[in-house]
Amino acid sequence: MNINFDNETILNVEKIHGPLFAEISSLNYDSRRIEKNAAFFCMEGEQQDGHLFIEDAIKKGASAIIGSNEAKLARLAAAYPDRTFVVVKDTREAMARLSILFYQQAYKKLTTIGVTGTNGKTTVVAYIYSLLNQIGKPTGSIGTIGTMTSEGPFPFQPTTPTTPEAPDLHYLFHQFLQRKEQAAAMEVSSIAIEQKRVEGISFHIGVHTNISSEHLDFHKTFENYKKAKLKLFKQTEKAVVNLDDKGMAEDILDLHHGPLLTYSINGHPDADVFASNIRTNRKGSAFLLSIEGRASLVHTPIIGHYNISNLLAAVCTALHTGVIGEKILEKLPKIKGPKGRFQLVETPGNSTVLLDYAHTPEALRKLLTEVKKLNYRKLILMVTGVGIRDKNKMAKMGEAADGQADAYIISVDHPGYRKPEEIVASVLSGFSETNRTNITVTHSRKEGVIAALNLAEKEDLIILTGGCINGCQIIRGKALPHSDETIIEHFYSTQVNQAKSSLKPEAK
Ligand SMILES: CC(=O)N[C@H]1[C@@H](OP(=O)(O)OP(=O)(O)OC[C@H]2O[C@@H](n3ccc(=O)[nH]c3=O)[C@H](O)[C@@H]2O)O[C@H](CO)[C@@H](O)[C@@H]1O[C@H](C)C(=O)N[C@@H](C)C(=O)N[C@H](CCC(=O)O)C(=O)O
Ligand SMILES: Nc1ncnc2c1ncn2[C@@H]1O[C@H](COP(=O)(O)OP(=O)(O)OP(=O)(O)O)[C@@H](O)[C@H]1O
Repeated sequence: MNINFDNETILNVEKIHGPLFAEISSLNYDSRRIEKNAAFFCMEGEQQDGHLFIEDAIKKGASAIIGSNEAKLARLAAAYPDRTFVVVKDTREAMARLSILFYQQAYKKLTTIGVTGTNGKTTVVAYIYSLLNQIGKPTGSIGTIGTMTSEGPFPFQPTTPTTPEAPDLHYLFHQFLQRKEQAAAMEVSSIAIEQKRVEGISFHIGVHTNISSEHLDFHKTFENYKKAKLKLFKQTEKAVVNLDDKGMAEDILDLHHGPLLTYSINGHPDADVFASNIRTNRKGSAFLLSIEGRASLVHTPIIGHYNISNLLAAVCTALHTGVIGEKILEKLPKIKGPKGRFQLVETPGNSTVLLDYAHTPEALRKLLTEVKKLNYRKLILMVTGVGIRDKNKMAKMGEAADGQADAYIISVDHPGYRKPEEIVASVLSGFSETNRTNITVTHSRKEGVIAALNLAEKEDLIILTGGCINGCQIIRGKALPHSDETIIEHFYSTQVNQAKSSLKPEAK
C-alpha cells in the first residue's frame, strides 16, 4: 500500500522528514521481525526504547519509521534520506490508527465483540464462540488460549498473553474476513486498553464480567484499573452488563447510553436475562433460564455457578446479535468451554485432576466454593505464585487457599527472573501457619504437579491452579514448553510400566 503520510490526519502527524509517500507492505513494532518495506513503530517499553532500533529496522528494509523522539528521527533522516520519518505525538495511537487503515477497516465488516473483566474473559469468549458458531454465524476468537477461526485453531504466534498489539489484531481481523467469518469475539485486557491496542475500534458489543483487584503493578491503583476497563464501554455500541458485580456494573450503566442487556445469577430484580435454581455436579449443570420474561429448564455440560454467570454473558451477546431466545436454548446443551478452566481429568489411579486457570484470589475463592459441591475423599490443592506479574497478589492467593484443603502443594508458575524460593515464600506468607505437615513446597510447576499426583489416592480430587499461558513456562525471558496434561499422562504411564516390570519373573 502506498501511503501519503501528509494526508493521514488520523495519525496526528507532527512532522515528516524525507519522502512524504512510502510503500508499506507490513507493520511492526519490533526491529527483529521487520520485513522489506515495513513501517517500524518506535515504542518506549519497560526495558528498552524502540528508537534505539531504528537503524536495525532500516537495515532490514523498513521504508517508514514512526516515533515520537523528534531529535532522533531528524538526525537519522539526514543519514537515510530515502526513508520516511514520521514524528507523532503518540506512537501507540498512530500504530493503532495506521493498522486500521492498512487492513482496510476489516473489523467494521465483522460483528466485533470485546469482553472485559478481571475473571472470566477467556471463558465468556469461548462460550460466545461456541454459541454463535453452532447457531450458524461463523465466528473467530482471540484471547489467552490463542486465535480460533470458526474451523478451529488458527496458526498465529502470539506476542502478548491476551490482547494482541494493534498490527497483530487488525491482521487477525483481516484474516477472519478472508475466511468468511461474520463475527470476532475477543478478550480486551485493561493493559491493552491503556496501551491503545484497541484504539479506534468501535465494538458492536462490549461485554462485562466482573472486577476485583489485579494488574496493580501496571495500573498502580484500583481506580486506574477500573477506569481503563470502563473505557471499553465508551467505544461500544451495545453493552452486556453483569448486575451481580458490585465493582463496576453501576459505572457502566452510568456511562453507556446505547442498547443494553443485563444478567444475573443472584436474583437481581432488574436483570434482562437471569438464571435460578442452579444445580451443578461433575457432569454439568441444570438451571432455569429466564429470557424476555420466559423461563426454560436448561441442561448444560458447564460446571459451577460462576460459569453459569459467564454463560449468561454469552446468551446476552447472542441476543444482541439478533438471535432469538429459542434458538439459543436449543444450543446450550452442546456449549463448549475453554481448556484449562474447570477441566476434569479422570486418572488411571481413580482420582480426579481438576485443571483451572484460577490465578487471582477471587477466582481461587470462587473455584473452591464450587469444588466443595462435588464428591471426593481428600482435596489436594496446588497453589502457585508467579514471578512475571503482580507480585502483591501472591500472599492473597495463600490467604484464599488457607484452611480449604486437606493437603497443599505450594509451587511456582512462570518465575521469570525471580527466585522460585522468594515466590513460594510470598504465597506462604498468606497462610496462618506455614510449618504444617500438610504443606509441600516445590520450586517448579512440573515438580508441583508430580508432588500432587504422588499424594493422591483413590477418589481424591487434585486441583492444579494457574498455569496455562500459551502452553509454556516463562523462565528467565524464555518460553519453555510445558503441559500439565503431558506430565499427568507420563506420571501414570511410568507407574503402569513400573508395576508391569515388578510382575515379570526375574531372569535366572
Ligand atoms: C509489560 C509490557 O507491557 N510489555 C510490552 C512491551 O514490552 P517491553 O516493555 O518489555 O518492551 P522492551 O523490551 O522494553 O522494548 C521496547 C520496544 O522495543 C522493541 N525492540 C526491542 C528490542 C529489539 O531488539 N528491537 C526492538 O524493536 C520492542 O519490540 C518494543 O516494541 O511492549 C511490547 C510491544 O512493544 C509488548 O508486546 C509487551 O507485552 C508483553 C508481551 C506482556 O507480557 N505484556 C503483558 C503485561 C500484557 O499486556 N498483558 C495483558 C493482560 C494479560 C491478562 O489477561 O492477565 C495482555 O493483554 O496480554
Ligand atoms: N465469572 C467469574 N467469576 C469469578 N471467577 C471466575 C469467573 N470466570 C472464571 N473464573 C475463574 O477465573 C479463572 C480464569 O478464567 P478465565 O481464563 O476465563 O479468565 P480471564 O479473565 O480470561 O483471565 P486471564 O485474562 O488472566 O486469562 C477460571 O479458571 C476460574 O477459576
